[in-house]
Amino acid sequence: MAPVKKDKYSVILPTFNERQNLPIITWLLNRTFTEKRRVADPSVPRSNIDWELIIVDDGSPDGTQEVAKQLVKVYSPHVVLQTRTGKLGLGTAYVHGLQFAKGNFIIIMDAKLLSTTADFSHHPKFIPQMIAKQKSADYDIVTGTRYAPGGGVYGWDLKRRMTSKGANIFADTVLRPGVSDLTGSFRLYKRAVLEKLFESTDVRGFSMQMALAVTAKALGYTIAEVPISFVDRVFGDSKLGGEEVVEYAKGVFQLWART
Ligand SMILES: Nc1nc2c(ncn2[C@@H]2O[C@H](COP(=O)(O)OP(=O)(O)O[C@H]3O[C@H](CO)[C@@H](O)[C@H](O)[C@@H]3O)[C@@H](O)[C@H]2O)c(=O)[nH]1
Repeated sequence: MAPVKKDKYSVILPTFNERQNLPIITWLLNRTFTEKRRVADPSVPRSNIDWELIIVDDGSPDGTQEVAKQLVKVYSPHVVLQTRTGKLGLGTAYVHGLQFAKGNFIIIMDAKLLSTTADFSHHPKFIPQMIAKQKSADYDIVTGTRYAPGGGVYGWDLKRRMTSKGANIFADTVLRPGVSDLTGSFRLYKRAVLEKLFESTDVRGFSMQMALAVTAKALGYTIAEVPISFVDRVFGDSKLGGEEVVEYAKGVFQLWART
């Protein structure tokens, strides 16, 4: 009998000015994947999960790369740094990171920290639940959702809350994809599925998360959801502006026209 190939999880983490956030998120990821004790979901032993973190930094002027180089040494061989010159955007950073990933599962997430209590927008503590969910019915994608029962958003002002919720309601009304958090970017993908999705859509801007989910549905991939509590960042700024909102609206209509 052929030996069963062990799963490997590659976390792709795009960074731009995340010097303060990076060490803590790396520490939490290491703990999530390697800690002996079982927590959160007892069906997921965390002690024997093969993992790597691929940091894709776009020449952050705040010294993120110097911090990342130290992390590469400390967490060897689990942490890899890939750099690009100049800020080339979140979407192309995922595509770039995927080229270096060795895992058969890919997790994409943001590096955003709330406070010294280490409460993240995308907290690694949800990863074991995402893995368990994927395994429960061999789902192609598991997406963290802020907008299903059990999920939530904390720390956003009314304007940002309405922008995010409004973006989701708008896309849901036009596209009917059956995914409650279309703009969320904390997701686990089967590697082959993510490769296929990158081939199938050229959207790389703010509407990329939505385009990936809608395209996945159109291609017949299965998507499950895990509720996450999303806590706003304290260190660093969101790069979301008016331009991204307009681009998103255009993206919804382009997808509508195609599907
Ligand atoms: N390498 C690289 N990383 C980037 C770039 N821009 C942002 N990042 C990194 O990408 C992550 C998210 O960036 P934010 O600027 O904090 O994102 P946001 O505007 O709040 O948008 C996030 O949330 C949206 C939903 O609320 C998502 O739709 C969006 O994809 C993203 O995850 C962070 O880890 C940040 O450092 C870039 O040009 N290059």
